Amino acid sequence: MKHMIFGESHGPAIGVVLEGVKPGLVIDMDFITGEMDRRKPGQNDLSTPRKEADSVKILSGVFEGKATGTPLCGIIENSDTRSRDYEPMKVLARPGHADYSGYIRYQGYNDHRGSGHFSGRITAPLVFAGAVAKLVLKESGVTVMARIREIAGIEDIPSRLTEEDPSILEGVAGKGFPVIDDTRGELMKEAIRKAKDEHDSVGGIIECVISGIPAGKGTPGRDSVESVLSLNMFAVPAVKGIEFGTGFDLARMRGSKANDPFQYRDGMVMTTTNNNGGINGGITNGMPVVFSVVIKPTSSIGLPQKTMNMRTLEDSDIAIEGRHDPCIVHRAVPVIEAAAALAICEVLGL
Ligand SMILES: Cc1cc2nc3c(=O)[nH]c(=O)nc-3n(C[C@H](O)[C@H](O)[C@H](O)COP(=O)(O)O)c2cc1C
Ligand SMILES: C=C(O[C@@H]1CC(C(=O)O)=C[C@@H](OP(=O)(O)O)[C@H]1O)C(=O)O
Repeated sequence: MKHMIFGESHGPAIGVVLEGVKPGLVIDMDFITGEMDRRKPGQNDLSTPRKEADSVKILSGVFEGKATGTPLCGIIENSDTRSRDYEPMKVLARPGHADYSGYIRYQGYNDHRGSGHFSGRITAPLVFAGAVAKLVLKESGVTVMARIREIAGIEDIPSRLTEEDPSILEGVAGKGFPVIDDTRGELMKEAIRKAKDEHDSVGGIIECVISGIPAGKGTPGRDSVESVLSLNMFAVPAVKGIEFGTGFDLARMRGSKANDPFQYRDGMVMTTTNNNGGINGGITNGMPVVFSVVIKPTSSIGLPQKTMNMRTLEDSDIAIEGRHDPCIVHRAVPVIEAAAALAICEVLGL
């Protein structure tokens, strides 16, 4: 299954075309709406106040509730646009955002309103595409579950526990603030509110666990399972890092601790630890595939910053007004799951 996302944040609509959806797949709109609701903006004081229904209108590829197998196009109409907020960004580049790089790449023809095609808003069609991918994966017994691992340096329960027993992630998706330990979650929320009051922003880490993939899937080299997942993760705006299993902490471990010992139990090959995140040599080993991504602090902040006028190249000051997420992490949890589901469909040739 392949996908292409289109649209701009303040254009009439954003959407996605999915190619290669299995004919006959039941397109469960209740499930899809639930997934869209997990991401949609304007739900609380921890997120952007922009109000959008984020309901998906299917234009093609579904007949009598089932996929036809021909290109499936879903669109989401934009309604609560406030383009005047973006007048200064016609010439002033927001530090950390894509105003300057996009201006150069598209020779000044890019739609800058609401960050255009660079907006986090384009993750709404990604969540729709991911929901279809999850429906495909469900038929193969594969589940994708993510959680907030850390926000502003405040950590949820350690990753070791989710790596070894992914079932503790069940139910997290249903929470408005998807964390395992709600007490730690409250501290994270406080940190987000504090940053927001100070006209600043915070970032964090999302962990994702994919269960049910048999051993032996994937290809070594550029098409490794790590590569395909990374490719899909870096398509999510604000993702700036990824690690598999124990990831960067492996740098400080010895082989005797980092290696995952094999054992055969109850008719299954498994490992007693999962430091390699279920992947050896770019191929799945049958353990849950575990990875984490870094989400940077939102670049659009109200504090005064130094920048440049893109037309005159003169130094300038900028203090961004308008509606922005003081933290992206909690809203990006379903987005990371969606991108992972699409990646695993690719790995499995679904
Ligand atoms: C769900 C979601 C919401 C986002 N909301 C905002 C926002 O309100 N303001 C902002 O400046 N960036 C936001 N972003 C991030 C920008 O879209 C992103 O930083 C920008 O496109 C530049 O890309 P890069 O950070 O990957 O380099 C959001 C991203 C996601 C995934
Ligand atoms: C609308 C969404 O988030 C938007 C992401 C975003 C950005 O620069 O990424 C900037 C803001 O756009 P606007 O100024 O139009 O309100 C956010 O509200 C969304 O995620 O659905």
